[in-house]
Amino acid sequence: MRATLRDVTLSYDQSTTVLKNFTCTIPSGELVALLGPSGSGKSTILNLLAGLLTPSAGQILFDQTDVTRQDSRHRNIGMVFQDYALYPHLTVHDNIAFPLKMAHVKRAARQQRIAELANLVQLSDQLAKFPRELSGGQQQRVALARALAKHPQLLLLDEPLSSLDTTLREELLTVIHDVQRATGVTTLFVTHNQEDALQIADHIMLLANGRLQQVGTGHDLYVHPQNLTVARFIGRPQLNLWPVATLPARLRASLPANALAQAATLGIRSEAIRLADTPAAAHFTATVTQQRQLGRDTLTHLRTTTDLVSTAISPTNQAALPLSIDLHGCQLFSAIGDCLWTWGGGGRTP
Ligand SMILES: Nc1ncnc2c1ncn2[C@@H]1O[C@H](COP(=O)(O)OP(=O)(O)OP(=O)(O)O)[C@@H](O)[C@H]1O
Repeated sequence: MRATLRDVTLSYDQSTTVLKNFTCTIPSGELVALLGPSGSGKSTILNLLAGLLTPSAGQILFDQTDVTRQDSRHRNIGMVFQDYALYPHLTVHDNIAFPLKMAHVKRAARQQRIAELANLVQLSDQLAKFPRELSGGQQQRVALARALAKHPQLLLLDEPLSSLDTTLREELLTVIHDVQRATGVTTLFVTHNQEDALQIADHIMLLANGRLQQVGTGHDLYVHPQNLTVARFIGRPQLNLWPVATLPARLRASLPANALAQAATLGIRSEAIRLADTPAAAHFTATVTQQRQLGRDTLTHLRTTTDLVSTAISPTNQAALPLSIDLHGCQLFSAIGDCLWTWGGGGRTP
């Protein structure tokens, strides 16, 4: 089932419009991540799809059917929230059984469905336990099984990993991915965590400032960002920015002249700032202000006419370094933030 918001406007009160003429599509059978900073409107979109909010203008379509005014209970949606929301006094078995009982599914069919779901989320041996006896990740798997019980046409996951530590997050991400593949249910995964989105989603919808900034694969967003907002949101460490007006002549000379003429900012990925093979080959020289280890990466903070961070320089005692920029990690942006040129090709200027 394909879910579409078409020209949707939503305000919580008269002074703040969270979404204005907002359009997006979740293609049938895909796992789409809705990624964006806090307050960007992710939960609002999820609640519109769930029927918990009604837009003041625009339409919500499930395939060709207009569900804008349809009650939440009739939309056949499964939802998983951040805080598990399981019934504490019911066992895992009875939590999963609950929506089936409410739908008057006969006992034999119910038992068969519970067994299928428990197998799907790898909890077949935990059915007799109560939620308090399970880890957070296991509790979310119960919530996932319960959400899928009635074969929903749309699965909505609202920050389902937020309460979990790193190991359990990884585990649950895999379960969500595998379950979505096995069931083929159209799924919207709301998150503010880019690693989660990059790891799991077929496509990412990046939302910021009430606008859908870009839809694409994680690779698209990293290599072909449409604008500075996307380029700065995706990738860690954050994209380095260098005002074009203060670029050293040697670096300037190696960039595409027509895009450079219209550009205000050069974006440089941290992995593209390297020690030059020889001083003669350097684009510029910079002072090392700090070096620290961050997991596998060495983060080198550099100062020249701007401040930069590199992840491609080995620990060093030298105070000043001759550096070169790999153009495969560069993007040029206009004064209003449009991407004019990127190493991956594309941008607005050929
Ligand atoms: N019930 C409400 N009444 C008034 N304003 C609201 C209400 N719910 C959300 N908002 C506002 O709408 C905007 C979008 O909120 P929303 O919760 O959709 O964002 P979000 O991206 O899901 O944020 P978070 O990641 O923090 O949950 C925010 O400015 C928020 O303050």
